[in-house]
Amino acid sequence: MSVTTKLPILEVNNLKQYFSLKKETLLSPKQTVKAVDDISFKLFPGETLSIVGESGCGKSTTGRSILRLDEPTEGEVLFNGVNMTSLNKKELRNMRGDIQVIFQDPYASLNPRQTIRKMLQEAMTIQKVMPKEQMEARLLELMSLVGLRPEYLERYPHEFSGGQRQRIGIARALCVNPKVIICDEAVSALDVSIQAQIINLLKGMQRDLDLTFLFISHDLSVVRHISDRVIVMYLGTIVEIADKDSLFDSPSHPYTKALLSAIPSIDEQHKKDRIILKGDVPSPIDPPTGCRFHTRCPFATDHCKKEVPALRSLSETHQVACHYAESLLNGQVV
Ligand SMILES: Nc1ncnc2c1ncn2[C@@H]1O[C@H](COP(=O)(O)OP(=O)(O)OP(=O)(O)O)[C@@H](O)[C@H]1O
Repeated sequence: MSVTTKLPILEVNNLKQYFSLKKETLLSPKQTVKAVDDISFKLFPGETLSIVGESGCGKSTTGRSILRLDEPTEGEVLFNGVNMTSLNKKELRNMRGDIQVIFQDPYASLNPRQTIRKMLQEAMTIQKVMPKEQMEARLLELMSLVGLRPEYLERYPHEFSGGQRQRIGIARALCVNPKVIICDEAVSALDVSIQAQIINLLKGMQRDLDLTFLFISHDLSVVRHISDRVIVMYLGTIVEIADKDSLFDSPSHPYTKALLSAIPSIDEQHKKDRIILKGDVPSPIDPPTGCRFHTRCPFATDHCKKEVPALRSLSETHQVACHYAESLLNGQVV
């Protein structure tokens, strides 16, 4: 799919999400977690854009900030050109119908005391999706869309398996006719075979209902399967954005290369090629200066310690934020 000819459905500009940990006193300075620190990207209609990166790099916070479940510290999120960050509560509630979220643990987000019917009816009523008389037909349609039997409408969440609960989570997201779905580790808790079923369900829905996905996952095998484009995050920043094939076939950022080399493989050569990064991910409370990855990067120079690398285009569909990658492109030594 060519994404460059379309206008974005969602645009994230210079988004920051800082969490204050404690009040400042004379003895203890205020601590701030820079969970997401100045990220920008575009999501185009009909695509699946994934966000990958190790635990704690800011993937979920990005999703939550887009939805304003956590109020962004700075930056803007445009949905079809409308700035969501400046909407009042009512306007935001109306727009939430357009952007839905599916979480990792569907059980935690389902009310254990509500039947599936009640839960879906309530969601449709809040968003004023349709008159009551039309709801019954829509409920049956939704159950069919997500591959569940109509009689399951009368059941409670605890009566379902993990995969079935995720189907219910998907039905709940779909019932308000969204345009964008943020899938936050939506298949991570499921067995591999059930994962495949849910991914196929999502792909089919995308095709049939013209949906756009922001797919948050730490699982690169799943991301490779489902994505059109991929964003790689490290310590609250974007280090690489590329179409799926470029990212997996010719990753440019040393961090992306290390991440990809860690995908389990039965290939002996691949096992030997594994790149082991030195040290741990630094704290987002006091992230490294310059390039945040420099403390673990095998190619880091003094320049990397001082200057934050900007995202530069390697091609129309591939951008990287790395002084070393840029120097290779320019045929220079940093
Ligand atoms: N409400 C909060 N208050 C303080 N710190 C937070 C809050 N939410 C997230 N963080 C911190 O922000 C950073 C990014 O967290 P986030 O959950 O977005 O990462 P992630 O990439 O989604 O990782 P995971 O897959 O483990 O959830 C982490 O250091 C996390 O501890």
